[in-house]
Amino acid sequence: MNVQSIADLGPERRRALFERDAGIEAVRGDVRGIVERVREEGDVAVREFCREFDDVDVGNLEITDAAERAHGKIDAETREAIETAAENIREFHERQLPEDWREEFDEGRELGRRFRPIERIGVYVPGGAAAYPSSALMGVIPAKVAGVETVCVATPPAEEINPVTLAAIHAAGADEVYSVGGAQAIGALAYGTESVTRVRKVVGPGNKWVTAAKAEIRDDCEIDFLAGPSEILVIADGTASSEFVAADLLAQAEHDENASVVAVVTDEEVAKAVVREVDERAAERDREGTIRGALDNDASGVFAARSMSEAISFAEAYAAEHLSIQADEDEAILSRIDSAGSVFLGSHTPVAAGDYASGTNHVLPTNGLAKVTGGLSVEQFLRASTVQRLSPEGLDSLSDTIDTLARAEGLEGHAESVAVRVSERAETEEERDRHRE
Ligand SMILES: NC(=O)c1ccc[n+]([C@@H]2O[C@H](COP(=O)([O-])OP(=O)(O)OC[C@H]3O[C@@H](n4cnc5c(N)ncnc54)[C@H](O)[C@@H]3O)[C@@H](O)[C@H]2O)c1
Ligand SMILES: N[C@H](CO)Cc1c[nH]c[nH+]1
Ligand SMILES: [Zn+2]
Repeated sequence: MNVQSIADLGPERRRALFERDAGIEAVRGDVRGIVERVREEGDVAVREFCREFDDVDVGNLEITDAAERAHGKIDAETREAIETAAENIREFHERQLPEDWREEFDEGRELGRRFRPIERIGVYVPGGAAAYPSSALMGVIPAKVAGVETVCVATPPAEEINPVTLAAIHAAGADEVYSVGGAQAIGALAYGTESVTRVRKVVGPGNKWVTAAKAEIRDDCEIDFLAGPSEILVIADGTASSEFVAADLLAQAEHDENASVVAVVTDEEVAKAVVREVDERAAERDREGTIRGALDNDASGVFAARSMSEAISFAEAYAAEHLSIQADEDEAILSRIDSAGSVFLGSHTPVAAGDYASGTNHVLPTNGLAKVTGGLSVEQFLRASTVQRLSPEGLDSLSDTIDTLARAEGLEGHAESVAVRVSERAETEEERDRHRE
């Protein structure tokens, strides 16, 4: 890794950074085949892909009881850590619950919104290169806070599935748990199989195969958004600790060789120190291979910015999953950035805090999707209906507007559905007046 100047970036490198896809497009064709076979052949295909990609002969696909048993067996310290994280996540997500409301806007024109949970949700909990009990908490807890009746979790099979993942799935409140991972899991949740009842919406993060599968099913089954291989962008100035910046880059790099990690630094010496620190520390890590893969990725790098404005423009164009600001005036910098999945301010706020325990959701948009969406939230599990009631006076006051617009659209029936009410009311009033005379 070297420090590169933003000013020197050519068009190809810019494309790799700002139109990154984490290898997802390249696997779309294979994933389409997997999803189609699961849709057509159900459990038979699921079992075959579990053998092919996870090297496991899965017996019962449903493992709900095993998750409950695992929760009883893990050590007390781990159970307590799950509980602490779960409480913080629950508390933060309860704040997001919207209330139904109705209000009279003008006399006789009452409008409102009501929120109802989606009935059946599928949560993908990853678990290939690493174990992800934290993703179980992040996916299931907001669904339960929203009031979803049935939350089904799918997580990759293994000779022995990580007991902490199973325990977290249970602790979070999942109702059904299935031992299937990758694209085949997404297909099974979206279309159903003999063992898995289809869900209305699939949420959760995953690697390039999982993410490509979510893109594949989205015409037939709702999804949250594409939450693929992890990303971080750190904005740092001369006050930043190169050790902290490097530690945050390495943390996200260890997820996946397709992860993207970027630092944009306004101080040349700090930038060089970050590169040195990353190189040295990477060599000490168990997951060095994965980390090096992520660092060498064309969407990763340490970049020198000539000014904070240049760093900010870069961050806005990059629209990272995680944005860490380790600089003086961090609030002022943040006020100039709109596109980021989750923001971490100050040198004592590592991204790992949000990954596990501070309470915000770590299921976040990648590949620039922070331009159009935020992360997983309670609202993602709700549908909002609008409600209205007009009084006769309320309808009267709107009737000319509706009539004009309906006739402009050539939709006479719409106009008549108003006119019939207005004229009936006028007739009733005339009648009443005649009786009075
Ligand atoms: N964006 C987010 O919100 C977020 C949050 C947490 C984790 N993540 C990401 O989730 C991912 C987790 O990845 P993981 O691999 O550890 O677990 P995973 O569960 O996402 O993927 C494992 C599955 O990949 C499938 N697979 C493996 N090789 C395959 C192949 N050659 N062809 C087809 N399918 C294959 C297997 O079926 C396996 O079950 C990482 O990329 C991590 O960065 C993202
Ligand atoms: N950084 C991941 C989101 O990109 C979330 C995670 C889970 N465990 C550790 N980290
Ligand atoms: Zn992480």
